Amino acid sequence: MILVFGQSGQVATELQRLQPDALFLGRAQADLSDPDACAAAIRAHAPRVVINAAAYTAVDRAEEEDALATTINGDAPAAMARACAALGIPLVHISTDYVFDGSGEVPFAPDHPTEPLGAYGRSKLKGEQGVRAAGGTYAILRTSWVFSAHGNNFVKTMLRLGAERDSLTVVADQIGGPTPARAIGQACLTIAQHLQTAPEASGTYHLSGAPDTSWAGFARAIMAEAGLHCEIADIPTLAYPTPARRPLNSRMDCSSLSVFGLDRPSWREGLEDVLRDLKGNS
Ligand SMILES: NC(=O)C1=CN([C@@H]2O[C@H](COP(=O)(O)OP(=O)(O)OC[C@H]3O[C@@H](n4cnc5c(N)ncnc54)[C@H](OP(=O)(O)O)[C@@H]3O)[C@@H](O)[C@H]2O)C=CC1
Ligand SMILES: Cc1cn([C@H]2C[C@H](O)[C@@H](COP(=O)(O)OP(=O)(O)O[C@H]3O[C@@H](C)C(=O)[C@@H](O)[C@H]3O)O2)c(=O)[nH]c1=O
Ligand SMILES: [Mg+2]
Repeated sequence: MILVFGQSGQVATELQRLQPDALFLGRAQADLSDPDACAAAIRAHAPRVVINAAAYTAVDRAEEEDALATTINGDAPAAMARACAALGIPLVHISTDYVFDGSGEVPFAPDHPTEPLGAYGRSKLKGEQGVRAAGGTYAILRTSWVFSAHGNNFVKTMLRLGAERDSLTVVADQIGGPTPARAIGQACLTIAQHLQTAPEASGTYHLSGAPDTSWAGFARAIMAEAGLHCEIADIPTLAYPTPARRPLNSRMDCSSLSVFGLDRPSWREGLEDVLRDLKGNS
């Protein structure tokens, strides 16, 4: 049995579509603000593999809730990893481009030094360190700019604003890869399968949608694909002040994913799928 932490999130929802017979623990079954309870849940269910798709993802709010974000994103994954190591089962854990400082224009390799700019990135980095330190079989899968038909994400924000407004200003100097949640779910399952027979593949991997673009470029593609007539004007990050600093360079080198036979997904195809999903539901 596959045990998944997360139920209502973007990646967890896609995992439920892909693998309905997995066991999904929502907040009511396992609250990540109680790391010991997460470890106990793993011991109680004795799965063959664990995927952690739950996290504190409110980037700006994390600046004010640093301690809670650190428990959920840092301490809970560490406790999960120790429980998995003790049982000899693999853990697939999802992390983020926000562990990097965003300098330069070269895609970050998985072993590039980390230096988060904000509380969310620091909390996720602590989780990565805890997972590695547990000494078990694991994959840390860093992804970026996740979107889907469910939950809160940039695509849904743009569709809402695009229907209300004739024009929007969007930052054009943050560059990265928008990633369909479904592709992340698929990758988690492939990696989980692989680690059960090849624990030597343990390590840190990158998965982001291709090609790299800016948030403004992504916004224009969303408007065009949805048939919304909303002009997108490029602005610099400086003109869009937020509580948390965000990396300018979120490009990630995903080449080592080939170990699992995986490649960067197309965000355009993912966007078409999501718009189709949303239409079907309305
Ligand atoms: N969203 C993004 O753009 C990116 C996300 N990531 C990472 O990808 C992973 C999946 O993210 P995504 O699917 O977008 O997340 P979402 O923001 O869509 O969902 C987060 C999930 O975590 C759950 N959760 C939050 N706090 C707790 C808690 N205390 N106890 C139990 N569950 C909790 C939420 O449950 P509830 O609904 O009950 O609040 C929700 O199901 C995370 O590790 C995230 O850090 C990486 C890069 C980009
Ligand atoms: C709504 C809006 C946003 N923006 C900017 C703000 C920000 O720089 C960018 C994206 O906005 P978001 O609020 O979606 O960004 P954010 O919540 O920071 O997204 C991040 O979430 C976490 C969980 C991650 O791990 C990251 O990979 C990344 O996806 O767009 C505009 O410029 N104009 C707008 O009208
Ligand atoms: Mg957000």
